[in-house]
Amino acid sequence: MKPFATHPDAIPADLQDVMDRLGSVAIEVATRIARGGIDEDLAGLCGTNTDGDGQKALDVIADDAFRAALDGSAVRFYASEEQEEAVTLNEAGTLALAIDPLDGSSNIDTNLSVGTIFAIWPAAATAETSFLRPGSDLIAGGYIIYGPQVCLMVSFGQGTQKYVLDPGSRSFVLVDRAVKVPPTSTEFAINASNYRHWSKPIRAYIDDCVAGTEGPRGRNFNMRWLASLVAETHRILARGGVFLYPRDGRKGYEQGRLRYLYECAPIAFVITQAGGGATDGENPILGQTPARLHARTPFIFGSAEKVARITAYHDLPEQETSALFGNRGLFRS
Ligand SMILES: O=P(O)(O)OC[C@H]1O[C@](O)(COP(=O)(O)O)[C@@H](O)[C@@H]1O
Ligand SMILES: [Mg+2]
Ligand SMILES: [Mg+2]
Repeated sequence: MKPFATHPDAIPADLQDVMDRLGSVAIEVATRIARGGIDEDLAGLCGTNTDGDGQKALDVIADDAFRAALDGSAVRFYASEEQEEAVTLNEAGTLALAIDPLDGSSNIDTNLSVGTIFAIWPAAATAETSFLRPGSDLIAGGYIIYGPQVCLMVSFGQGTQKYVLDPGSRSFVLVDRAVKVPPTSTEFAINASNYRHWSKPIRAYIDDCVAGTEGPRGRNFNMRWLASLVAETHRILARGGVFLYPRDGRKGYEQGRLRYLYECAPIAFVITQAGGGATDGENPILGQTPARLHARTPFIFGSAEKVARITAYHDLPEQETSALFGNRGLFRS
């Protein structure tokens, strides 16, 4: 059975085989997640990855499965969150694929949505020159969300497509060829437990949201935090809003938490192709070039108007971001 129902022209011909391989593994991973706890413990700790993050069994299972399935495909270089170095899969391949095999792994044991994020560039002469380049060179970026519904969201540079897994036929069905991020919303997502570590512009923006009708924004907002980037992205594609994982004052968080190659670049690609915005707070994510495979970047994305507003907070003079919200007049709306 093909993992994608037939939809002429939706997937570029030169990427069809790789997408089929990714889709097939995603269906297997989804099945395994659904059976978690019956004959295996998917949340069990089983090691540490290059960044010192604890690896769960499912992190390793997913990485092994995607890597094995892409062996012998057009993927020349494979870079994974779970591997220190990029792996050469096929010397004759024309593509470079970066992957977060299992995103949101702190949620595995809670039965909340987790996912897989992938990014595809044309392969260059070496793994380094293939991956250490701007996100704007991507030819495909997307994610699979393993939730109550399994969905695959992908852009090949001409809009963002949405596929839903039909559990009956075990194939992804295209339900929207041009997903759009709603232009605005009253929801923001940030891990507010880090408030004391944030920079002044981020504190000022969140202070003004939290102040609601009594603050300069003059309206109430709602907060969400799922600790699963794919699930936050999926909500924003459905309902709008903004996600922030800024840099902060903790050791190791000088560039935030999220990794450029296999988290921020592909999510920024999907979001901007759906009409949203994606920055590091000041500059577009897709214009950046990572310095190393596992480089991190502050990441802010969502409804374009909100992302632009957060950038504007970074341009405020120091006395404005230090002011109590009641005195911050510039952003009355
Ligand atoms: O626990 P924190 O600091 O709120 O971080 C949550 C973030 O970490 C992540 O789980 C990192 O991804 P991994 O699970 O792939 O390491 C994101 O999905 C999520 O946005
Ligand atoms: Mg991740
Ligand atoms: Mg991961």
